[in-house]
Amino acid sequence: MPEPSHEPTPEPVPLPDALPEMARPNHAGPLATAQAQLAAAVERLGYDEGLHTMLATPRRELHVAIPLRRDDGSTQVLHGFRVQHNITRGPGKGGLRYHPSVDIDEVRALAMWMTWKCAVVELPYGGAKGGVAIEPRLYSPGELERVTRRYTSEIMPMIGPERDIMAPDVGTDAQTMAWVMDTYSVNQGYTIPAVVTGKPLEVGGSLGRATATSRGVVHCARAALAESGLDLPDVRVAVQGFGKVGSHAARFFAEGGARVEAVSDEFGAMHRSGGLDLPRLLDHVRRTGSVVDFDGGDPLPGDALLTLDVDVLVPAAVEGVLTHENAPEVKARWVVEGANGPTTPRADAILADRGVVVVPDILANAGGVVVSYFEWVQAQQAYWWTEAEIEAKLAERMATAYAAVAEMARREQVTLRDAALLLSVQRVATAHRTRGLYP
Ligand SMILES: NC(=O)c1ccc[n+]([C@@H]2O[C@H](COP(=O)([O-])OP(=O)(O)OC[C@H]3O[C@@H](n4cnc5c(N)ncnc54)[C@H](O)[C@@H]3O)[C@@H](O)[C@H]2O)c1
Repeated sequence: MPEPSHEPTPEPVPLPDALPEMARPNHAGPLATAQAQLAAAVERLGYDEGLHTMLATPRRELHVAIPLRRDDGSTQVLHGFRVQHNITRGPGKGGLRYHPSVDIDEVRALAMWMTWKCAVVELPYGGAKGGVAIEPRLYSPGELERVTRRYTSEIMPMIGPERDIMAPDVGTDAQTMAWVMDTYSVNQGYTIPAVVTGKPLEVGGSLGRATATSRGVVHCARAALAESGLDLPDVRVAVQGFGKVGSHAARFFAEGGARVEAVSDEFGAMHRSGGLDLPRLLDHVRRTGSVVDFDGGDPLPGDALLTLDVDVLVPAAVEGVLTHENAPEVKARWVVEGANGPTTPRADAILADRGVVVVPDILANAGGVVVSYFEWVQAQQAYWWTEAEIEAKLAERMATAYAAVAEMARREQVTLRDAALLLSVQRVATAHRTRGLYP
């Protein structure tokens, strides 16, 4: 995965003097971006320094050492983190990331973004995130199971279906969640599926979870297009990233009648005017592991996909791909962020100036956490819904959230990103004020 590109916001609002050490970014990176975004929202909302500091400071965090017995008999000590940024609206909710770049600042930023994401789609959750600094591809399944179980056991006091609920993220998957669920359950003495979401169906996962983020992306694209009187059959689409989010999103766009003219993965990109044949492409990727060498299109060089002449661009790969360097060349009129943080703050300002509508990550890719919430509700009730019920409820949630954000954008004359942040910060601040301060 390439190093994410983080640039300073165009005119950062100063952080409060009273901000404690645990909320101060140690380096330029995601936490600096997250704090700058919050500061700008707080300034617009006119909140005082005390409330700003509360919103900016993680509620709880844990740094744990994870001694691992390697398959060769040696011992290695890994480092893991769990941060609950905010638990005012409900239990913490957020993924578990296994990646070498994981550090406490990254986890703090991702936890804060989860707070805003859950608030924007009105889930009864706060925001949390976990991570282990590890390159999972260099470890055997047995080693990854031992890391996961020891990490879970170390952070056990913090998690639980009413406290903090984990989900897969970069480098983890449904199997990882099954290990977390099992470790937690064995220690409590009974089976507790609701401690994690994104788990396999056979241990209490939800139908529709695997495709939920992609469906949410397409619902948001549809809602954005509808504001200009357009629908999917009117547009050409390019999707960067052909993994869990991008591949299903491309399929749903095509099924809805859009022409998906380009897709890419880390190995290359394929293009076809008039639209790629998605079922054949998906079959090719299943067989070969990549979109490269697909015989139904032509290869595209480098990052040309991002500046292709299409109507809708869906970055669904990694952070920081739309920068001040390529933003002036983007030809799409809509950017729908499947990935987290694909647009740098400077690129965002350029796209806004050029009239490109950016549907921000905390709204556009929230479908995953919405169906995670449905999974948690089903597990708590021990009663599982049909796929059709889940899809209908997801569509309704996404439409409501999009409408609320668009309304805020119109009222405040700001971008959808600023509006999504204003709306979610306001919801969390209102919850703080309504609950009051104990003691
Ligand atoms: N999976 C979810 O439910 C979910 C939910 C919300 C947000 N996200 C975000 O969506 C993004 C993608 O997640 P995912 O779960 O699909 O991951 P994934 O690992 O399944 O897929 C990532 C894809 O991006 C490709 N890729 C990597 N670097 C690339 C590059 N430089 N250019 C083009 N393609 C590249 C990979 O080859 C792969 O096809 C991440 O930012 C993630 O945080 C995922």
